[in-house]
Amino acid sequence: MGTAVVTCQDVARTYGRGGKAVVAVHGVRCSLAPGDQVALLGPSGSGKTTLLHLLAGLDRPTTGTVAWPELDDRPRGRIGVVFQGPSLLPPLDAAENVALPLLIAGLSVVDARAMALRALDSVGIGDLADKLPQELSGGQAQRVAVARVLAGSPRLIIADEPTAQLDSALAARVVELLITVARRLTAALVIATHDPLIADLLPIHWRMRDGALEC
Ligand SMILES: Nc1ncnc2c1ncn2[C@@H]1O[C@H](COP(=O)(O)OP(=O)(O)OP(=O)(O)O)[C@@H](O)[C@H]1O
Repeated sequence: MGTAVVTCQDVARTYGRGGKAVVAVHGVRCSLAPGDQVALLGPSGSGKTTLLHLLAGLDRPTTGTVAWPELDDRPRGRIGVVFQGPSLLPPLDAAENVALPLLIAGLSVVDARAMALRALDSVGIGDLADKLPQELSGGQAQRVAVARVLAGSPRLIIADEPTAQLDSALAARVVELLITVARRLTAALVIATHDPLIADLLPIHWRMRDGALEC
C-alpha cells in the first residue's frame, strides 16, 4: 500500500456558533490512495460538498485533521476541482481558461498555452480552443473544466456533481472522461453524485448520512 493522497481523522466541520451552529460533517475517517475512484453518495444536505471542500483543502475542519501525506501536506496546485455548473471565466477563451492556473503556478505564457492546447486535444475538443464559454454547450464547457484539471497533473481530482446540468448520456461521457484522466495520472478521484448510473461507473462507494460518512 503506497502513501495516501489524503486522510481524514475524526474530522468535523461546524458552521456558525452557539444555538445556530450546524454540524455539517462529524466523525469522518477516510483515506484515499493513488488511483482510488470513489462515488460520494447521500441525500441533499448530508454534507457531501462540505467534505469535498475539506478534502480539497478549500476549507479547514473545526476539529480533527485532514492531511495530504503524498503531497507533503502542501495540497496547493496538486488538487483539481470540477464544480457543478459553469466555472469558466467568461472573458477568456477555452485555451486561456485552461492555461490560467498554469500561469498562476508560474509557467511561461508559451508553455502554459502549449499545455492547455494539449489538454484540450486530449479531451477531444482541441478545435474549440478559441471559443468563449458562451459559445460552448454545457457538455463542451464541462470538457474544458476537465481539461483544466488534466493540465495541472493533479494527484487528487474532486468533482461536486459535475454533471447536474447535463442530460444523462452526456453526463456519463463527462464522468467517463474524468475516470480516464484520473487513471492516466493514477490520481485519486472523488465524484459527488445523486445519479445511480454515474455511481455505477465508479468502483468504490462512500455514503454520507446526516454528516456521517460510511466508507
Ligand atoms: N456556509 C454554510 N453556512 C451554514 N450552513 C451551511 C453552510 N454550508 C452548508 N451548510 C449546511 O451544512 C449541511 C451540509 O451541507 P452540504 O452542502 O455539505 O450538503 P450536500 O450533501 O453537499 O448537499 P447537496 O447534495 O444539496 O449539495 C446542510 O445542513 C447545510 O445547510
